[in-house]
Amino acid sequence: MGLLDEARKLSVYTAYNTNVDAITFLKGEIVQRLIDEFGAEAVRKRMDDYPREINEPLDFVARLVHALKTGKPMAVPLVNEELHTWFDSHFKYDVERMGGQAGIIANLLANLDFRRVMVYTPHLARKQAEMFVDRPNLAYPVVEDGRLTFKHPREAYREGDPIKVNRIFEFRAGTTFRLGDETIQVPFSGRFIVSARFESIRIYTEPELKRFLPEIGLQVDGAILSGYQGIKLRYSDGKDANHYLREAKKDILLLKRERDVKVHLEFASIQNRELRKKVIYNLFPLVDSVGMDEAEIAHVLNALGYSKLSDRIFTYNRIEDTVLGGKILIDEMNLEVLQIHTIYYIMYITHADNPLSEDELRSSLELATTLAAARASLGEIRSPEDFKVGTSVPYNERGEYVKLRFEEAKRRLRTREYKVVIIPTRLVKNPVSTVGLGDTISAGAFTCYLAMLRKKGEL
Ligand SMILES: Nc1ncnc2c1ncn2[C@@H]1O[C@H](COP(=O)(O)OP(=O)(O)O)[C@@H](O)[C@H]1O
Ligand SMILES: O=P(O)(O)OC[C@H]1O[C@](O)(CO)[C@@H](O)[C@@H]1O
Ligand SMILES: [Mg+2]
Repeated sequence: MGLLDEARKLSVYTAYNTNVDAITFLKGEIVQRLIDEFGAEAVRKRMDDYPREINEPLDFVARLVHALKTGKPMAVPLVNEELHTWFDSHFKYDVERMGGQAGIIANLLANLDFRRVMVYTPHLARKQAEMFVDRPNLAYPVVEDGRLTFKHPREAYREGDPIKVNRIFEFRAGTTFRLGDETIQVPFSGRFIVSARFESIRIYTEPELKRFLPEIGLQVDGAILSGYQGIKLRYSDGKDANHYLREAKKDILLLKRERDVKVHLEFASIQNRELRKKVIYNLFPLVDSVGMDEAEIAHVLNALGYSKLSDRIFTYNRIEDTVLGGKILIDEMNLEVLQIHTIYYIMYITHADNPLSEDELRSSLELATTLAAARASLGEIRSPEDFKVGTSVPYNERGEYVKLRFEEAKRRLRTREYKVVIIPTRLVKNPVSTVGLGDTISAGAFTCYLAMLRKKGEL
């Protein structure tokens, strides 16, 4: 509890993405019905085509079945707005909740009683605003009469702002269905995200607010930014990804202008390789810390040209490969810290001159997985006390194996120029849901990292 108490003294800014997550819990029969509707052959053929966007229902079914077969956390953009009707006719969504890294992290940190949580999202419809928790430490920046003020997000909504609904399909290990003559059993629990990507949703800071970013930077101890995966290569009004990424770079520099506030970027799946490359090359060099999952590090390495290593990580998720990939990424992008969360383990890698010791880095990961375990058990973390629930969740059954493999990897790879720590995850057998657990891990790890830096006078 000690470390969390330290972290709670911090103030954090988070932007940009929020949405409504409409969650469906998949059962074998639901998947079977979908496959039968389109025919196993057609689904298989489309799986081979591997569509990177969802334009029609079969694209969705193919990518969903692929995700279920591998058990990997994946997200695919939905670009055809009309498909919402098809989704509505095929699935009942009984759970609707806050989605998007910025929204999830804001609610989490506010509920954990952080000193101050400032959240900014460019689209704040009333329904979206009401998904923020009712906490006095949660604030949304508003410019009034040329001055920066703060309101609770519920008081800051704008009538007429667009609302973004993502469809989340939660799947569980063991779920079984047939694809023609093949029986598929889902190997790991996780989520498949259908991310709405429409023209009206843009990732940016409104011009009036932008000039106050240095002031916001002065008021916080750290910033957690995400949502860049929502940028589109081109828009019908002539704007493009280069435009939005240039603005995104300015935002980071403005936040850091008056004080070198530490910035964490939470990475998320970007199907389009060109866009993925742009986000990596434009933004990674400007931030201090990056977090991502195993599918994402594989995709990032692929975009950087390491396709064999990428394939190995995606297929086998071996520790040695992840450490190697982490070394490459932290060197090429000159990151201060890189955090990778996977189903069985979480890793932190820094350069050897990082002010924190390996034990300290490890303790921030311990806290992170405990927070995630608490959220997986409860569905939501509503107060600092909920953290305790996570402490009674055991480490996953491969915990000892993870440690062994990590020691082996350290012996084989040159790691002297780095600090590398790995911990096994605390894995909840029957999670209420899994979407957002990675965001929980990253928010926990990064804020503890900041808290320890601060204690050492390094912040
Ligand atoms: N049942 C579970 N109990 C505890 N932690 C889990 C469970 N399932 C997944 N996790 C953790 O959550 C992480 C998911 O992160 P990620 O794929 O980034 O999800 P999201 O982007 O939806 O937050 C996994 O890497 C794992 O560490
Ligand atoms: O890429 P998008 O559409 O912003 O969505 C991000 C998705 O990732 C999550 O934030 C989980 O990490 C979901 O809540 C959300 O649906
Ligand atoms: Mg994630």
